[in-house]
Amino acid sequence: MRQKQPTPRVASLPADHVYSGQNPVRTLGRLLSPELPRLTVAVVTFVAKHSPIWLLPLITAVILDVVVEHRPVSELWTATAVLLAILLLNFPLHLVYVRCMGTIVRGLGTMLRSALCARMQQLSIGYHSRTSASVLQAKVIRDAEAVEQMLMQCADLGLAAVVTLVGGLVVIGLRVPSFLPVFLIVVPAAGLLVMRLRGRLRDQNELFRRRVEQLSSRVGEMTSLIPITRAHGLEHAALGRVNATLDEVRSEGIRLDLLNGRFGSLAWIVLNTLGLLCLTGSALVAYHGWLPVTAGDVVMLSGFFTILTGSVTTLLSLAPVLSKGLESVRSIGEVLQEPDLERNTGKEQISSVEGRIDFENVSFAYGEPGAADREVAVDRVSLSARRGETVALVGASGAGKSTVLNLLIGFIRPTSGRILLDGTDMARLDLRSYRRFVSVVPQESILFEGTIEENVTYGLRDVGKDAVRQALQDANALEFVDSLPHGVDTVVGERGARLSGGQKQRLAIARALVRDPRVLVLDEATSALDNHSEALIQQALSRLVRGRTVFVVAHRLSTIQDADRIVVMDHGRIAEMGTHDELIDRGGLYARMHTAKR
Ligand SMILES: Nc1ncnc2c1ncn2[C@@H]1O[C@H](COP(=O)(O)OP(=O)(O)OP(=O)(O)O)[C@@H](O)[C@H]1O
Repeated sequence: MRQKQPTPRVASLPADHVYSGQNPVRTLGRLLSPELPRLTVAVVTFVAKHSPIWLLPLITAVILDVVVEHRPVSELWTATAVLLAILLLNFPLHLVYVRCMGTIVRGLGTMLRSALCARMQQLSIGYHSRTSASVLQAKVIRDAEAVEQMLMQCADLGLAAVVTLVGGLVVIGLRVPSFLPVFLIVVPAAGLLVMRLRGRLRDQNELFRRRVEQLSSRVGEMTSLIPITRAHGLEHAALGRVNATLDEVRSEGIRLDLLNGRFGSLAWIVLNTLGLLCLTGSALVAYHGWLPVTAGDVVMLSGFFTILTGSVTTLLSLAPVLSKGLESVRSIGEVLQEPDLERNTGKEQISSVEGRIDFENVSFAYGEPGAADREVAVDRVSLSARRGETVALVGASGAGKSTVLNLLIGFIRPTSGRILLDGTDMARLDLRSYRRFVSVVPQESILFEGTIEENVTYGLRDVGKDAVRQALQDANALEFVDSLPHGVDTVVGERGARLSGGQKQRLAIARALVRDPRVLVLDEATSALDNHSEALIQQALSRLVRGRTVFVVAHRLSTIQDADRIVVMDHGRIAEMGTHDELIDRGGLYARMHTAKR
């Protein structure tokens, strides 16, 4: 048996007005503001734990001076004890810092991801049909990660660099103030020089990363095409395409390695030559007595030069991480601030549905109001269904059948006209409460990675085993389910990959049955099944529709001959409406379609 997932502990959703993607820095400030006390603890512990870095050159200088100037040995012990204490304190302080910062950053990442998922559930189906699922997925996974990385690196590296720079300059200012102006000019200049050399590397790294991404999409393309490739004996061609990209990645990689070697070494030489110049320069100053500088100060200044230059380069290297992170804050804002929501709050909740549906002169056009390419998909449609009636929609591809179903589910709202549920305008209803009484059996049955039982009871709580078995039985699915190794506990693959098309459809019917809906929306599958499968499904469907208001899009006229009303659609309008016999007698569009299909 698979374990039920525990309810995750997710930080509360940031209020939408807090988010302003156009102003990422302010947005981050607002999102982090509830964490200010924890952030303060993190910064204070970081400064304390990081102090050895800038105290080390100072204490080395003190120890050296004890030796060179034969000062009392007690100074040596004091300096050593101070440094040792600071070093040992690093462990608990580091743990406190990691806990505080980790809690803040992971919490923020989780909050953003959860807010994105929640927003996706609120956004209209129109938005989802315009936006690719992988784009949304990238926002939840990669953009949230980029924000986390930015915060973590700014905290770890940025804070370290700032603390080192400030601490180092304060120590120099106190001990050898005459050297402070030199450091203030030379250190940033050296940092910039080193960064310029590394800049070339960044461009090349970026180029290489893109090549690798190209390779990954090539491999993805190759794997998805494997059945077609193999069926046509095109293995050689497919491998050729991948190998060409692999070759490019290889030569790009070698070029990058060489460049890394060249510029890495150059940057190292520049940094250390400047450090050497600093050492010799300060030694000369001390040697000739031009300024009051001790031997210890010479070593300290040389140590500080390398550390401080390193800090400047670290700060400069954070720029791309920062811009990527801020860009991701903006990108997440595109979803969190998207106004195309399904608005339900404050609307009437319903606790029961009888199942009477009336379309009153309903029209619908896709696209923005006033747009030139606006297309009327449903044009002044009026039709009614009483409880227990089946309305079948037929017509050519693009005639508007799916649009009528989407209007019925409330995925889209009429551009004009009204849809009434049991006499109430659906525009006044909280659609989420209405949809508890609706079941949809889509054209392509969608199953998720989970057991058959979980798939059938999706979203419902406390459905007994008996109810599940009864639904499977009525859907003509029990026999094949029982023959599976673990029965209803058998795990079906993502999108039900391990089941046949007909089996998946019967599970979708069982899912609809278990919900015991009042309104049923069926989009008949277009893919042809063998006669036996077809018969099993028709039998299951006839049990499913009994006593319910049903809207069905039929692609095979044979399946809807018993419908109470057949609506023939043509270019968004109702061309004809009636029972099968009436429409055949009329000899119109339906009769012609019927003859053509035979
Ligand atoms: N999301 C959309 N955005 C813009 N136009 C759309 C959209 N969905 C459908 N249309 C257009 O609306 C019209 C009606 O489409 P609809 O999908 O309702 O037809 P259908 O009868 O269900 O077709 P099929 O049998 O092929 O599914 C078509 O012209 C189609 O191009």
